[in-house]
Formats: sequence, structure tokens, C-alpha cells
Amino acid sequence: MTATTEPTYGAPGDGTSGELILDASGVVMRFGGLVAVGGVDLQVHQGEIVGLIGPNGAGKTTFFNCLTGMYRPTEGTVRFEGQVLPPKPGKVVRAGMARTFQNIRLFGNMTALENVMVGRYCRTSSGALTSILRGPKFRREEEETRARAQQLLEFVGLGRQAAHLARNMSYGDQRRLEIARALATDPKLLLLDEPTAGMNPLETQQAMELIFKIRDQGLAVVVIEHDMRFIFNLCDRVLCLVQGKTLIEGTPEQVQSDPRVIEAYIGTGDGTEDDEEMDEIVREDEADLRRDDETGTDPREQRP
Ligand SMILES: Nc1ncnc2c1ncn2[C@@H]1O[C@H](COP(=O)(O)OP(=O)(O)OP(=O)(O)O)[C@@H](O)[C@H]1O
Repeated sequence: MTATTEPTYGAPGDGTSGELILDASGVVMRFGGLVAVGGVDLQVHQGEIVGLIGPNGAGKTTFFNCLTGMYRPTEGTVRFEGQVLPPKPGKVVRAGMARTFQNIRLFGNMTALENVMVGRYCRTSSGALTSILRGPKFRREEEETRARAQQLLEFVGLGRQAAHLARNMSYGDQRRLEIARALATDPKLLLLDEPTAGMNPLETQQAMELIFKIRDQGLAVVVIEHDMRFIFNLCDRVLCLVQGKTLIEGTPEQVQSDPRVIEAYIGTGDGTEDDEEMDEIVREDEADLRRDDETGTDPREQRP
């Protein structure tokens, strides 16, 4: 079945006033004598996009791991919808938090559709015996899972690549596939670890549009990213970590103009020239895509 309607997740968010869904308080993570995260607070509301920035080694991924049950924080608490979740990623996913990783973690020899179906299994109820016997309940659930996975592929713009092996897809499409797989778990909060790493400017722009579309479905999104232009254009709020501690949290405008952030992370330039260069590359990529649409080829396949 090829479903074309977009999945719904709840009321559209307005980016500011949704319910509090994630409340991390005083999170500390030590590895022996190293304090990777040194007492960080973060609140995330439904329908909000929050950016997490900071120089290499600032503790961003470690903090993500504390939020998503990969690590039990040394100190502090993480509440999701008011509950302290056990430090077990499977339970965290079932509670409604999904994430992607810095390094792509797809099943390369499975199709795009199968990869998304794998994400969906945390929401199905067929036990081992039903699955082995392939009874009516299993077949019904399998059909629903397939339909939902196809629907999600359409949502992220990969509907026509359902049968492609993940390993043969372009880098940008693999990243979108990872997002589709995370969405298959029906999350209320999506955490993205460097979703645009390795993407070209056009793919980055498409990733931003996809994240807005996800937010408009009522999800909250937390994004780690090094691409400052991406973060400041995307997020409602930005938290900057330096050496495991919060340097500043605020609107993109507040964070962007804070000289300490510029010193710690951005450098002293104002980025204007970079922006112009980036806009030019996006324009060139779009022109390429338009040309290749006319000739029926995908320029990404020709990319080294
Ligand atoms: N499992 C671990 N054991 C020991 N030290 C760790 C571990 N994971 C991370 N660290 C250390 O904790 C600090 C924070 O690392 P982390 O990966 O969270 O930073 P980051 O901000 O995500 O960096 P990047 O932007 O480079 O991904 C670093 O000094 C890192 O070496």
C-alpha cells in the first residue's frame, strides 16, 4: 500500500507555548576524573525547536546520551512528561523520545522501507510466537507497519526510494531515512545529533525544511549542530555548552550576538561573506536540480 497522507503527531506547535515535555535538571556526567557534562539544565516544550551548540568536546553528545537513556547521569534528573525514565534506550523510545546519531546507523543491506519498519516494531505487539507462526495478528500488524513506513518515507521525501538499499542512497537521503526511522517510533520529542553533517548546502536547506515540517506536526526537536547559520535560522532557542557547562541559553539573536559565544565557537568574523558564498552554492545546486529534473537524472548520483 502506498499511503500519501502525511502522518499526524498531535496539535501543531507554535514554537513557544506548548506543554513542558523534557525537564533536565543539574545533569552531571563524569568519566573517571573527566567532567564531560557539569550540571546542565534544559527544558523543552511541545512544538519547540531547541539548538545545542558548543565547540568540539563541549559535552553535547554526552548530554544527549544522558537525555536518551544511553547514560545514567552521575548527578541530576531527566524528566520526560514528568516521569524519570529508566536509563534504558528501549524504554525511553517507547516513552516517546527518539534520536538519530552523529554517525549514520542504518542497516545498509536493507531497503529504505525495511529500515523504517524496524523503527516501527517498538510500537507493535506481536510476540515471538505470533511472529514465528505468522498468524493473522502478525500479518495485520506487518501490513500496518509497512503502510506506516511508506507514509513516513513520503513525509521525509523518500517515497520513491522505498525499495532502494540504504547503502546505495546518497548521504543526504540516508540522513533523511534515519529521521524517518526515528519518526516511526511515534515520538513526541526528536533529538538530532548533527543532522546536516556532510550535507551540501541544498541538502542542508532541505533538512531545515523537514525539521520545520516535523515541528509543525506538534513534535519538539532538539538539534546538535556545528553549522551556525543552520542553527540560528532553525531554532526557537539555543543552548551553548562550553567545557560541559552552559555558557548561555537564549533566542538565536541573543546567543549569536554574545561575544563569549563568538570567542568560544564562532570566531571573530561576522559570517557575512560565508553567507553570500553559501547562498551562491544553494542557487547553483537548485539550478543543477532543475536541469537534471528535465533530463531525468539525479545529480547526487554523480557526486564523488
Ligand atoms: N565514553 C566516554 N569516556 C570517556 N570520556 C568521554 C566519553 N564520551 C565522551 N568523553 C569525553 O567527554 C567530553 C565531551 O565529549 P562529547 O562527545 O560529549 O562532546 P561534543 O560536544 O559532543 O563534541 P563534538 O562536537 O566533537 O561531537 C570530551 O572530552 C570527550 O573526550
